[in-house]
Amino acid sequence: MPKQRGPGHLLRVTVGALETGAAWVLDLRRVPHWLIVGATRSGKSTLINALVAGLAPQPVALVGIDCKGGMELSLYEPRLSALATNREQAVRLLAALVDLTLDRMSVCRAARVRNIWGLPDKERPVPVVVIVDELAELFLVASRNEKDEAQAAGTALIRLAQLGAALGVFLVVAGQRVGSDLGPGVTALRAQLGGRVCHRVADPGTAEMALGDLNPDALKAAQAITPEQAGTAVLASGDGWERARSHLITEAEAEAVAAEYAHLTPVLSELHVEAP
Ligand SMILES: Nc1ncnc2c1ncn2[C@@H]1O[C@H](COP(=O)(O)OP(=O)(O)OP(=O)(O)O)[C@@H](O)[C@H]1O
Repeated sequence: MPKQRGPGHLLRVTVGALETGAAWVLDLRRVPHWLIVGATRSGKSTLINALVAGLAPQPVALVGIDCKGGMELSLYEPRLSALATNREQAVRLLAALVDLTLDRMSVCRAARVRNIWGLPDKERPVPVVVIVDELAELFLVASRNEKDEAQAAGTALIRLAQLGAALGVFLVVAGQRVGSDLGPGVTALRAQLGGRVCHRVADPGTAEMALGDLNPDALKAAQAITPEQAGTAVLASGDGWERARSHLITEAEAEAVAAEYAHLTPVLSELHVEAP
């Protein structure tokens, strides 16, 4: 894996190769928020592994929201500044992230700058990358109480996406099935996640959600990805679309990198929400 050090590379990770052979660089400063979709065994976790492995050596905070009991993201726990493993924790963590973002807004306003990059180096708060694995676990509801939680989570995510880019809070939201059945909040959130990565998906609704609003050709290309092409994805943003394949970074490799850089984990005490 190429090394990515130095300030010029902050929040940029080479996660794979484009079909053209060029590097596939995920640059959060250019496109701050991402929606990553893919059926089971399509390569979603591998892409998140590549992203975490590339961000772990950088001076950034990583925050995990994994309501499948932490099955996916707890691997990286030593390098995470916070991890929520159920919906109740997720709602509180997201609320804390919104508060952190609003605090940063006050700091920027007081300093009369438009974003955290305008602050002097010593005063600039650490960038926070929030990784949400399995959006459906956050949004699917069975009871009234869950409905309130899902709504709160959705509202907080949209708020973070709206405010976060300028204030150094970035969202990477992954899901297997991201369809309109998850509720109206999903379409509103999708609109805020400008970067899209669509692996092979099991249902047309998910590809449509990821790419349908951007480009019909991208949608067709994503629907043509076969199960043998794990790791292959169509990526799209306002700039256009391309086919790419992630580097194969195993869970074990990503876990090892997270442990190696555990000492770089920023302490964000405001995100230490009580476990229920
Ligand atoms: N970029 C890649 N290059 C080569 N093989 C890959 C790549 N990405 C994934 N694979 C293969 O596909 C398998 C499944 O990938 P991965 O675990 O990332 O899928 P997933 O979409 O996260 O599935 P799940 O939702 O079940 O966790 C990997 O174990 C690996 O063998």
